Amino acid sequence: MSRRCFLIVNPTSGGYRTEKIQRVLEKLQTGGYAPELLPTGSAEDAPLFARRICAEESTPLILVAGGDGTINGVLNGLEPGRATLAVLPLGTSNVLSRELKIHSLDDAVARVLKGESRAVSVGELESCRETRRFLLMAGIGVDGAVVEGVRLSEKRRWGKGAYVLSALRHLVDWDAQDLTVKAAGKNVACHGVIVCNAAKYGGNFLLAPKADIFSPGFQVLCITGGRITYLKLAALLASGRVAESPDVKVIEATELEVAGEKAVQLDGDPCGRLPVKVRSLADFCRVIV
Ligand SMILES: Nc1ncnc2c1ncn2[C@@H]1O[C@H](COP(=O)(O)OP(=O)(O)OP(=O)(O)O)[C@@H](O)[C@H]1O
Repeated sequence: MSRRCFLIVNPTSGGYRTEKIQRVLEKLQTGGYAPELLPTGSAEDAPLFARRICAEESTPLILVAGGDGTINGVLNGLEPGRATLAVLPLGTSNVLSRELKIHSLDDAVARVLKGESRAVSVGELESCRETRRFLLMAGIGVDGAVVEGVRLSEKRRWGKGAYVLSALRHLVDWDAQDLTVKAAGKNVACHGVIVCNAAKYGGNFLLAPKADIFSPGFQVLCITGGRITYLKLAALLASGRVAESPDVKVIEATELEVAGEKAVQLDGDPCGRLPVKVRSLADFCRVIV
């Protein structure tokens, strides 16, 4: 008998093509799976689908064809400790699939058919408006403002270049205020923070070498300085040495509080403003590796 699985697809993600989904469905069926296709009609659908699936199945296998934003949406509809996620990279940046060293859509499907999975830890961010989970990172300050400032039309046209355009706008319209991070018994005043649950950032850039989705806790990068510092850090990103910079204080923590006035982004999508509390949720779900 074929094994049931669910294929949540974002038809608006950067790498989406109908033929690609057709090929995925055929490969899954040939490999002994009975996939239920669930195309999203809006950003709200991914968590709704995940909630419905978890209500129907005790240990569902959910394939997510899209980018990091859609994976984040699904993550936010899951029941803890029950689902296995598979990442089918169809997004613009595909940071999680790079973290998992998935080379292509075909590679991702081959891994589903092989069936090997590992438990992952995720982050949970609580603000006064909502509580949301993230798999990759929570970026606060410049990072949050740049994501908030990305225009959809530019993302469709320029892909990752839209983030560079937004960053340039933010450099002109600079916010010099500091924020405060309380973590691991320390209080740090700094300009921006990136709470890393995963090692990579924005694609293939190594940002937090000790952060690992397979073990609980974060590497928290607290950035001090102004515009010139961020330009220097952008240059260091290419060589994977941001965490070694004297302008970056690195804290390892499983929970933290951040106070201030700044914008927040989770896994590449905007998520309101400070203040927030963040904690690590161990073994929240499994992912196909
Ligand atoms: N049908 C839809 N219509 C509009 N937005 C959607 C739809 N489905 C999902 N979304 C939202 O679109 C946003 C971007 O999607 P997604 O992350 O899949 O693609 P991407 O932006 O191309 O890739 P990446 O995040 O890897 O750069 C996400 O926040 C997601 O929740």
